[in-house]
Amino acid sequence: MVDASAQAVGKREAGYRAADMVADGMVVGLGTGSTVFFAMERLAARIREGLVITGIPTSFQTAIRARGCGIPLATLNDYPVIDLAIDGADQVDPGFALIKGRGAAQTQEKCVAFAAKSLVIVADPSKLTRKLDAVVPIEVLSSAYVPVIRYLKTIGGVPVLREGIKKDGPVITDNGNMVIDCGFGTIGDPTALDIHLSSIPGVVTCGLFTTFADKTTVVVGDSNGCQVLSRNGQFPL
Ligand SMILES: O=C[C@H](O)[C@H](O)[C@H](O)COP(=O)(O)O
Repeated sequence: MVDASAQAVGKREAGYRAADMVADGMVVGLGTGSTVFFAMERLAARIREGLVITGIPTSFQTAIRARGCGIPLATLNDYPVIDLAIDGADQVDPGFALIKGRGAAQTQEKCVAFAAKSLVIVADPSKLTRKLDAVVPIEVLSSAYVPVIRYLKTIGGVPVLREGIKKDGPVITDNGNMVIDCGFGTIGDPTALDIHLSSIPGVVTCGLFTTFADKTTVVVGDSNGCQVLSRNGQFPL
């Protein structure tokens, strides 16, 4: 059972530490979700003290929050090279393969991670796992969700079309597409599955992030503070 208030403290610790890694003048990728929210809170405080940055948001939610707290924004097309991106994750393994997309933002997050010189993943300990086994969110063209679901079943997946909350029918992403959450049990080879899913016609982006590990740092926060993890280094699990 996860203690929600302890989890929030950990998220704040991680978010604040990542925000303190940002230097003056940087172009900063702003991921999506509750942990990145704390990083933006800290960045906003630093901006009020004189820090100058340009933020590249990965979702409507992030753009709205960033505007609300005074973080200047631009687009990935304006700044195709990002100095540092801060993002959350749903699961992180010791080799820094990730599952992302609980908030259906994985497509823009993946574009920003690709463009970033370094990627800082902020997480609480509940996100760490020896083996990825969460459902993989898959953004899919609405015109092709049926054949994609059909195909996912043939490769052993358990796909479910994501439904909205406070909205009848399927979730529609910021990019106008649908999302399939697909279970695969324990994922033996995340890189192979990432490549496979990404190659299915109709799939826009899958939530497996397996190609950014070399430039990734993971910051894990809990009520005692933060640990900054290196790939295949000490993994507190
Ligand atoms: O689409 C959502 C993103 O991939 C989030 O970064 C991820 O789900 C983690 O979110 P949170 O920090 O709220 O747990």
